[in-house]
Amino acid sequence: MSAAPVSAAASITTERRVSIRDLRVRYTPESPLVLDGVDLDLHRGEMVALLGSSGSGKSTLMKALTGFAPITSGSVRADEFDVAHLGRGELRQLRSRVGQIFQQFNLIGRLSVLTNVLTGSLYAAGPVNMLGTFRSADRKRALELLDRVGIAHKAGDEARTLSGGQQQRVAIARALMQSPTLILADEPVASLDPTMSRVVLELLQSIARDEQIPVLVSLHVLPLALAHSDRIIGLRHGEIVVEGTTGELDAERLAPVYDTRDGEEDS
Ligand SMILES: Nc1ncnc2c1ncn2[C@@H]1O[C@H](COP(=O)(O)OP(=O)(O)OP(=O)(O)O)[C@@H](O)[C@H]1O
Repeated sequence: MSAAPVSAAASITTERRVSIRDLRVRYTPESPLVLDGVDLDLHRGEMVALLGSSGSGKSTLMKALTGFAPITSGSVRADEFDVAHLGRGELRQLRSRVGQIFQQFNLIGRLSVLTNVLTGSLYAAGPVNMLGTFRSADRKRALELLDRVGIAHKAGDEARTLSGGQQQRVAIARALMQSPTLILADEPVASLDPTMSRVVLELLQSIARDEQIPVLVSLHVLPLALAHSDRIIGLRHGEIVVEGTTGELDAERLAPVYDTRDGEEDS
């Protein structure tokens, strides 16, 4: 996708990695629209926070980017892929380039931290390597990434013995092992205490800058979004109701995202 850098100081460029236009999603023909006319661009180097009440469509928006949610109408471009029209091979290729971080970390608990990180390389390597051993270059890279996220000293430990914050950093190292062109983090700090939440979000923001990729992160805690993202998107009933840079927004301007005056049960 296109264009030249505008903000070298902030390391955020105008180069789009994701472009969503008039996206509508419904899961079944009978069910209501979960996303209703969403337009969104994500640029290299930026961390974008997705806010919205439970059920507003945050996870669905992320799933639409990797072909896990049905695109009822509109267009979704991620990297060079037109997500609505991908064959199985292209879909696999797209998913191999998208690092995904989840609330529950999704590590294999009885395997070592290092092996968990190495599994990130399997996506790209395909079925042959899945059966074989990891290359020494991959092991070296996995150790470097563990060092980067601050837990190289845990490389040999079983993943299940780590704290939540440490496990999430393993998951981030695993995502980096994919050399991702985009990271999607779906409520990555919902299970973490406030201090560890900040550590993880700072890490994700630095990755966006250093790797020059977009990071889209869904959050439930407004102050965390304001403190640790470059831009905020507010979803309500499947529509973007607020959008702006963190410098432009505050709690009052973001109120429409959580407005319950129409009687909705928001969380
Ligand atoms: N696979 C599915 N099939 C049918 N409906 C679904 C499916 N996944 C999600 N939905 C519905 O889509 C709506 C949006 O769900 P989604 O998980 O995207 O919201 P969310 O904003 O991520 O919520 P939360 O903050 O609770 O995770 C909900 O009404 C949900 O029930």
